[in-house]
Amino acid sequence: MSKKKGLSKRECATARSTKAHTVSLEPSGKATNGGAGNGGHDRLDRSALNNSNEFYDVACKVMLVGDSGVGKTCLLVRFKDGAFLSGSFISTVGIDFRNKVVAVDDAKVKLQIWDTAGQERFRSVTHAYYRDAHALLLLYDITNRPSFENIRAWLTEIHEYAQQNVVIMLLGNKGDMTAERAVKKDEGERLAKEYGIPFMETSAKTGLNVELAFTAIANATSTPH
Ligand SMILES: Nc1nc2c(ncn2[C@@H]2O[C@H](COP(=O)(O)OP(=O)(O)OP(=O)(O)O)[C@@H](O)[C@H]2O)c(=O)[nH]1
Repeated sequence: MSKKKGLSKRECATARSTKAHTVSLEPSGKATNGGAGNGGHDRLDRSALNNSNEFYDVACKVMLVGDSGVGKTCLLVRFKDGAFLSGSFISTVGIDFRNKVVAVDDAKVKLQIWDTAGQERFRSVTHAYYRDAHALLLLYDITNRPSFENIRAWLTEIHEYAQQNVVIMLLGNKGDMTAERAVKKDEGERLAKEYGIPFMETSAKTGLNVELAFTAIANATSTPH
């Protein structure tokens, strides 16, 4: 199996050159004609305007992948809204996304973050989205050993469907649940090292490293190399 380079820098779609600003996508996943509807922002010199009226220079597609229940939706909600979805677990059906603009140096990077369903029955839906992804956050749950053991299978799938130069980061989520830990931190580190990708433990509950993970992705995908 060929190994990916971790966080190799990759240029995303600039706001001027892609449909990212002429066709914008509502959080519901519906496509709208943002260029015309927003008063022709595609004519702006440098930045484009997303649906929440924030300017951005570069747009990047990020996908959250990993087994069902590892915390993909919660990680996204923590990053986007600063909240934690506790209580009963509702599995994602198909795919959904949220946008968030982050600052990288003096540029504004719009992350379009796709939350995929971890359940096997939705796998073919996920496959269709890999091709357009600039970055992938691959999650396991540190309290769920099988979710860690499945990471190799996820990486095989990623290598099959995603672009050659996609940025990948491995995240051991639920880092707050140390009493129930089933995967040692150094096991995560070793696996990531084997594949040449960066690794960190996160917690959607406490916010541990959540901002850091997304900012690192924005940084890696938006800076030309
Ligand atoms: N303690 C703790 N619980 C978490 C964390 N992240 C998620 N959870 C819980 O884990 C369960 C599953 O979280 P989800 O975010 O829905 O998982 P998912 O990966 O999106 O699952 P699918 O949509 O089925 O793929 C929920 O009950 C969450 O409250 C975390 O960092 N810490």
